[in-house]
Amino acid sequence: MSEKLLVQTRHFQLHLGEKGFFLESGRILPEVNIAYETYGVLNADRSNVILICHALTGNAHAAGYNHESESKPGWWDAMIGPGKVLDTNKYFIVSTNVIGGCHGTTGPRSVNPATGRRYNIQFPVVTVKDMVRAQWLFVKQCFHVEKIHTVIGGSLGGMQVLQWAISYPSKVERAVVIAATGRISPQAIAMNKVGRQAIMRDPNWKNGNYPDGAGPVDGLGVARMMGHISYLSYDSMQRKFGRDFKKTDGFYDFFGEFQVESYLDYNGYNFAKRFDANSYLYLIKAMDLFDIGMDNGYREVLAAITSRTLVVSIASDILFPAHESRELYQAMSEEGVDVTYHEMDSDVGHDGFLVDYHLLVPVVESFLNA
Ligand SMILES: CC(=O)SCCNC(=O)CCNC(=O)[C@H](O)C(C)(C)COP(=O)(O)OP(=O)(O)OC[C@H]1O[C@@H](n2cnc3c(N)ncnc32)[C@H](O)[C@@H]1OP(=O)(O)O
Ligand SMILES: N[C@@H](CCO)C(=O)O
Repeated sequence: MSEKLLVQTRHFQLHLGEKGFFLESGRILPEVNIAYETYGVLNADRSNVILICHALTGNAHAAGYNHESESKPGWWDAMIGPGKVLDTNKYFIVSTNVIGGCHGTTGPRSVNPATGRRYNIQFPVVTVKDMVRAQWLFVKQCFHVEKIHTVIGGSLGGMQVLQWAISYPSKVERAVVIAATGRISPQAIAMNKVGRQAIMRDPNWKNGNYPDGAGPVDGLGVARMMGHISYLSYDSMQRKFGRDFKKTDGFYDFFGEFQVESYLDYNGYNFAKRFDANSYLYLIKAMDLFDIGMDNGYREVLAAITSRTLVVSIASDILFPAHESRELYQAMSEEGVDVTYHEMDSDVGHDGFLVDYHLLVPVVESFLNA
C-alpha cells in the first residue's frame, strides 16, 4: 500500500450575485473561482480551521501528493499532516490559490466571461486586500465558517495574514506573520522592477497576448533569477556554491559557469515551465502595492488588530529584512496588540520559512499551544 497521502485540488465558484467581486481598484470581476485543498476534518462547531496563505509563486497544493507519481509533496508538507505542527488530527487546514494566480484561481490567464477570451493584461490590478477578501468569502461560503482559529503564511503569504488581522479582526483568533513586512521597501520594489522589465522586454511577451505554450519564458526565467538572489543570502550562496566553476577541458571557457549561475539557470528555466508570466506580473504588483498604512495610517490600522499575533522574521532575509518585522512588532506592541516576536536565527535567507523547519516549527508550535 502507498504511504503517500493523496490529496485533491478542488474548485469553488464564489457566490457573488449580479454585482460581481468589487476590487480595491474600483474594478469588478464578474466571477471568481477559487482553487483549494483541505487536510484534516472540520469539527462540529467549525472552530478548528487553519488557513494557509501561500507566498508569491505558491499554490493551493500545500501538503500531500496530488497523484502517486508526483515526486515532491506540497510546498509546506513539512508543516502540515498528522502529528506535525499544523496537525491534521486536530485542525482542518485550508489552503487556497490567490486571486491573480495561475494555479486554478481566477487570474490573468482565466477567460473573461464578458469577452470569451483570456483576460491577459486586461485583468484588473489585484491587491493583498482583494486576495484576503476572496479568501474570506470562500471560507464563509464553502465551509460556513464564521471564525478562523489561525491564519498563517510566509512572505506574500505573511502579508495576507497581516491583512486578515487588519480587515477581519473579529474573525481571526490567531495570526502568524512570517518573513513579511507591513510595507514593501523601495529596494524590494526595485528588484521586482528588474523582473517586470525582463518579462515585458521579452519579444514573446507580446503585450501580454502570448499564445499558450509560447510565452516569454526567457524573460520570466530571468525574473525568477532576480527573485532567487533575494530569496538566498550571502552565507547560503557561499555554502551552496562557493566559487566552483565548471571548466571545459581544463580551461575557463567563455560559456563556462560558476555553480551559482548554474543554479539560477536551472531554477529560472524550471520556473518558466510552471508559472504564467502575466500572473507573475500581477502578483509582484500586488506585493509592490502592499502598504498597510496607505489609507488610514500604519499605526492606526495596527491598533485595530485583536487577533493574538506572532511575527516571525529571518535574521538573514535580504528581501524583507528582520528590522522591518521588528518595526511591525514594536508598533503593534505599542498599540496594545497581543503580539509576540521571534527572529529565526537562520542564515539561509528569505526562503528560510521553506527550508529551516527545525527553527520555525518550535516557535509556531508554542504559539499555537499557548
Ligand atoms: C508558498 C511558497 O512559497 S511555494 C513556492 C516555493 N517553491 C519555490 O520557491 C520553488 C523553488 N524552490 C526552491 O527555491 C527550493 O527548492 C526551496 C526554497 C523550496 C528549498 O530550498 P533548498 O532545499 O535549499 O533547495 P535548493 O535551493 O538547494 O535547490 C533547489 C533546486 O536547485 C537545484 N540546484 C541546487 N544547486 C544547483 C546547482 N549548483 N546547479 C543547478 N541546480 C542546482 C536543486 O537540485 C533543486 O532542484 P529541484 O527543485 O529540481 O529539486
Ligand atoms: N520562494 C518563495 C517565496 C518568495 O517570496 C516563492 O517563490 O513563493
